[in-house]
Amino acid sequence: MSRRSSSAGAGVAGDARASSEPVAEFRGISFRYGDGPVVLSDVDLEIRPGEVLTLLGASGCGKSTLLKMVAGLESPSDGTLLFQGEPVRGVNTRVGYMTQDDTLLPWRTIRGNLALPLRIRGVAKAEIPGKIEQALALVDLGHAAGKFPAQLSGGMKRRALLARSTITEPTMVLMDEPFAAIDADLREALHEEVRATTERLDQTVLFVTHDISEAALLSDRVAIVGGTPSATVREIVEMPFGRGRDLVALRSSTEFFDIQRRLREALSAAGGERR
Ligand SMILES: Nc1ncnc2c1ncn2[C@@H]1O[C@H](COP(=O)(O)OP(=O)(O)OP(=O)(O)O)[C@@H](O)[C@H]1O
Repeated sequence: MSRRSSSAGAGVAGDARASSEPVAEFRGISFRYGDGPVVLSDVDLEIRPGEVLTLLGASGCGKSTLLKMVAGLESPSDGTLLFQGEPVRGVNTRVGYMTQDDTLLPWRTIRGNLALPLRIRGVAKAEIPGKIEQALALVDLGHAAGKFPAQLSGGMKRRALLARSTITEPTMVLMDEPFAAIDADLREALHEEVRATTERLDQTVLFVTHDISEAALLSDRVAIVGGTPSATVREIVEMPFGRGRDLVALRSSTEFFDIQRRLREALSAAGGERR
């Protein structure tokens, strides 16, 4: 699969690696929706530059809520959430967001869809075509620039969404179960795409899933979220696979089997479904 050279992402890589300060930091965070029950309590977590950190936990434990706080769409009820050392106030424009929903605008071509976030951020008109070309090349979609979303397969749409969430070179990409609605074969291919793309860009990623194998394959570290009556980060497990990992070989390796068992045990110790 053709990809752009790693030097093309050097600006991001430089930013991400220049500092070892956490990109985001949850300090003693608690959260409840309105007058509802406390969903999350005493969450302490750092997301380091250039890492893929996955929140792994049972359905309803509060993973998406943690992402929404980083995006500035929800505010902590208690505690402090820092992004690049500053408290998050209002919508965080330094993040890209990718969910399982198809949020491509159907009346715009893929090129038009990718231009939108650049225009919103005031990128000079002359720079936009080059940035789009680069972002599409990275996910091997250069040939689809002029197509409309309806003309793309499910996997191509996912890749277009991946390109859109990284095109503005956000400080962090938030991915909320981006492949949950995708069939297994395609999901495997997209895992490779995500890992390769984020490594090339040295992109910091906060990923959410309840799929143990997905967490093991994609992550540098996995934060186990769970507990009752309110959830917290119970444990952080380092993935031993490093950069440039071969996901195909990994899937059939003993190490992969072992780390999945480790995650399963950690998840089970954190408690099962909350609802
Ligand atoms: N807007 C809302 N108002 C009230 N309660 C909410 C709201 N959004 C989520 N909740 C509740 O907060 C809790 C945490 O939800 P959240 O979506 O963060 O969990 P999750 O771990 O991401 O779940 P899933 O894996 O099923 O997506 C759940 O009990 C959910 O029902």
